[in-house]
Amino acid sequence: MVFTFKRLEIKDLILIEPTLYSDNRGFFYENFKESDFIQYGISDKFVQENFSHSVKNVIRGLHFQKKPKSQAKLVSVVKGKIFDVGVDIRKNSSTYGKWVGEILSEKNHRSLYIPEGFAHGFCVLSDEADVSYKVNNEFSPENDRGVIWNDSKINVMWPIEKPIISKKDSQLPTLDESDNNF
Ligand SMILES: Cc1cn([C@H]2C[C@H](O)[C@@H](COP(=O)(O)OP(=O)(O)O[C@H]3O[C@@H](C)C(=O)[C@@H](O)[C@H]3O)O2)c(=O)[nH]c1=O
Repeated sequence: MVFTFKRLEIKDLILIEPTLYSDNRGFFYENFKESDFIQYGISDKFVQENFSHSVKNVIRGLHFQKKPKSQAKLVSVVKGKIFDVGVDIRKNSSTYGKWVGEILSEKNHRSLYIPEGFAHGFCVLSDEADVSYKVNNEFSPENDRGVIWNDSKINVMWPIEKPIISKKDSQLPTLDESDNNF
């Protein structure tokens, strides 16, 4: 196994650290390997890969797709540094409404696995950040949903002061108001 898998405070969220091979050219690592992930219990079939570029203080989120097009996500950072957040939106979960955040960066090479039933978002801590993530269901605009980034019940402690947010994200409902069916 070339990865270290660590279950976080909400145990379905998993932080993954690859093995780095460094030499005088630079370094190499495997970012995802189906067989190792399956061995650890992550068996989603990833069918789409997304890439976004953002500037410092951007918040994207908190996003999810409704059933039957819900998405598990495997998030990595190619350039820069982000605070990546998963929020449990499974109504019958003991950790419903709770969140976990982790730093992902071009330096720590970590990925965060976010299963279906979670909303996802991140804020950018570096001047710029390039984020790449695989999903196990294709984009479905009619099932695209979100929860407002500053929902007072969820209370994500975003480590930035003046967030830059899209018009769409600034109009998202609270978790209580959202039509989430997890
Ligand atoms: C997410 C997505 C968006 N789009 C289009 C729709 C829109 O015109 C444009 C920008 O979309 P958004 O503003 O929703 O992009 P963004 O705010 O970056 O949305 C993403 O945020 C992070 C936090 C996630 O977890 C993702 O699942 C996704 O929701 O890209 C696609 O064509 N395919 C996709 O898979």
